[in-house]
Amino acid sequence: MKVEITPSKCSGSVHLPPSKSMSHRAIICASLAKGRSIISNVAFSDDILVTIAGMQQLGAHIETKDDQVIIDGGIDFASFADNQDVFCKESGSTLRFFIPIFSLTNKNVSFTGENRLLKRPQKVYEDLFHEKQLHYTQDASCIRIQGSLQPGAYSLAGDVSSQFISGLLFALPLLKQDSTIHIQAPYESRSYVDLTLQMLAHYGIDVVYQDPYTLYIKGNQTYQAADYTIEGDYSQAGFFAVLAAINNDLTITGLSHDSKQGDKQIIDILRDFHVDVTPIPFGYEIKKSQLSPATINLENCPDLGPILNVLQMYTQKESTIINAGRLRLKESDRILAMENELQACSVNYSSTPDTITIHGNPPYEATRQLSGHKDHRIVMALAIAATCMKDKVIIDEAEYINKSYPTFFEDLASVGIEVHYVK
Ligand SMILES: O=C(O)C1=C[C@@H](OP(=O)(O)O)[C@@H](O)[C@H](O)C1
Ligand SMILES: C=C(OP(=O)(O)O)C(=O)O
Repeated sequence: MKVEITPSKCSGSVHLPPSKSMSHRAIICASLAKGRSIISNVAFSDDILVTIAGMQQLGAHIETKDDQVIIDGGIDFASFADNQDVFCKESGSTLRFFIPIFSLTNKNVSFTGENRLLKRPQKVYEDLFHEKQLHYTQDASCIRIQGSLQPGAYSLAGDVSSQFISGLLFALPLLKQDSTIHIQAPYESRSYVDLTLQMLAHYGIDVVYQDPYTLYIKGNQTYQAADYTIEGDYSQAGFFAVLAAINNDLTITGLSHDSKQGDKQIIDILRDFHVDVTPIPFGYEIKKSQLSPATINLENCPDLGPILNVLQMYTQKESTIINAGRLRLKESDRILAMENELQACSVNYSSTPDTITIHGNPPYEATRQLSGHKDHRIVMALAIAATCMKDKVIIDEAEYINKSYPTFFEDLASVGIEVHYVK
């Protein structure tokens, strides 16, 4: 699918979709809890659909009704049939959360996916499984495991993906004895581990930090069924917040001011760039502002990377993002993807393995067509950048928004941006 964006002014208000990260976690915890849990305010993006399907395959009874997921959970791991394939599409969270959980079946399980999923780093689990003498092999099309994780001391790298830590945290409380997870510094995306701890606590699971790099997980715990309403998604808020800052005033709603989402940092980053942001109940009013450059630390908010490049390019003078290296390990190499597309629009963009520097000098003359690099966050970031260019821009592979935000273009059109689907 191709989408054409005509430069146009936004106005009004947009209600953000529910958090994808919180939805994955709530669906998994409720599935592991015996009894009925109702998760409300869920959006059925591709990633969430594969997490639901996987937990059904594991034995949870799950139905969906409007924006609710009704889960009759409690898993009998022993009754899982041997030699099943679990399809994770392109969701890194699903794959990395599932591997430790499905290991508890003690059966041969294969995990498959699409596009770049199996090319993203999985070696942390491979090493860990081998260290514990469990079967783990990977080829181009699947990861195969066999053997249950055992309680004990785990130590893993903190700068590849926090999803490995979260995955272990879902499974280890179900083992007979206590465990610890030591995270080797630097510990990035810690904010996402905090989201996992928040959801585990809601479902009756106790995990504590022994020290800033060591998590202590009591064994023999049981997940308790509980209802949960998913709060709005600050990663997706980033796109509309930056749109407001560069294009025209907008109100964004559906967000919790008390959120633990790391991407809530978008609010502080905008203020660092001198954007006028006013909190209102469940949201913010954001005004188009004279932008001023600042340094951005992406350590706890990697998913904001591509849209922050758009903020940088519309800021006169130079700004730098640091701790950006993990952007290269996502659905695309997000630094390379943005570098290619923005340079094609004459943006002065340079990068190192771990940093991005942009010297903004708007307005920009876009090339006619930009590539979405099969990556939802690249498609959405380019669409926002295109709203303030001199000419119309076509973005290809736009259907990849379905990974996290299927209604993105409808929401963009609802605030006045001219969006056309091109055959
Ligand atoms: O746990 C999560 O929900 C996520 C963790 C982050 O990944 P890393 O920990 O690999 O940075 C983030 O990029 C991803 O979109 C969602
Ligand atoms: C990287 C992302 O998700 P995941 O790691 O779950 O594929 C994302 O949503 O940008």
